[in-house]
Amino acid sequence: MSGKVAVVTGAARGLGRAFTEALLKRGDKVCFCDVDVQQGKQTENELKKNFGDDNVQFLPCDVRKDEEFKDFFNRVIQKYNTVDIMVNNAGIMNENQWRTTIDINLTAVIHGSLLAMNHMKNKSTGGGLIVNVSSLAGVMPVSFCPAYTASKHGVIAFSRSWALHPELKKNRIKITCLCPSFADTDIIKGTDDKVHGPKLARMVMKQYGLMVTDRVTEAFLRVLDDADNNGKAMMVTPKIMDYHTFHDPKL
Ligand SMILES: NC(=O)C1=CN([C@@H]2O[C@H](COP(=O)(O)OP(=O)(O)OC[C@H]3O[C@@H](n4cnc5c(N)ncnc54)[C@H](O)[C@@H]3O)[C@@H](O)[C@H]2O)C=CC1
Ligand SMILES: CCCCCC(=O)CC\C=C/C=C/C=C/[C@@H](O)[C@@H](O)CCCC(=O)O
Repeated sequence: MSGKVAVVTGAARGLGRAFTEALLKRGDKVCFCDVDVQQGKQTENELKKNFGDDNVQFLPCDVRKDEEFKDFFNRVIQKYNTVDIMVNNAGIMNENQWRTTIDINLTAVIHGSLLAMNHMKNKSTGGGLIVNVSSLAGVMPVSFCPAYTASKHGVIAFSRSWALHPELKKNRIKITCLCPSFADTDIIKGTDDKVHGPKLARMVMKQYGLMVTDRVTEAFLRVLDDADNNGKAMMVTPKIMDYHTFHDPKL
């Protein structure tokens, strides 16, 4: 039994919900948020039935809204006294709404990470883990969704940079990324109007194949259990489950 307190953003459905269930199965307590209040409440009811009323809590929050996000995070601390694991998962893919894509996929991930770091460095027990959900699109170019791809590269750059920082090391805070290829959730549905080149997108998705969410959860748990995960980016595809090798210039 793990017994940690975790926060997961955008967990009313999809990968966020799958990560929440995996954490609950390990014996963690989870507070999750989503902008979709109806789906969030329904998921909360289902999870409470399976894992107990006190172990899981849904709170509505749009991570784009700074005050709402701050308030959500503070309410988690009020309820559970601490946060040990922060999973910045909420994300969208819509090239027609590229500013919103950057706001949710990158700016809010930065905000969520900073909220978690500030709390984790001040708490008496010290330490914590931040898991930022990037994508395979965070380590390679994807021509049909450049803004989405930029947001996911940004998540990795931000996380790897903080991971090097002595202040995080001193406070035993680790920051790591998860980089899935296509998984069977709503984000990959109805994408024709949201990408540059729907035919190409469909072709690439077919070529890569679709993962079930369980496979992504397996990679998520592997990262959680790995003491040496700081500053790393775990790729998960139908064929690969391994850390990406970065070729940083040696000056
Ligand atoms: N499914 C896939 O193929 C892949 C997904 N990812 C990433 O995984 C993460 C989760 O996506 P999925 O579960 O696949 O998609 P999804 O669309 O099923 O779930 C995303 C969730 O985020 C919530 N959300 C969206 N905007 C929000 C906001 N402003 N504030 C709070 N919640 C918000 C949605 O309501 C939804 O519940 C995203 O960051 C996505 O980019 C990465 C690689 C592959
Ligand atoms: C519709 C995207 C929804 C978001 C889901 C993801 O984050 C998954 C992205 C994962 C992998 C994408 C890989 C794309 C690879 C291609 O760019 C590459 O195979 C080259 C194809 C040729 C071309 O783009 O010109």
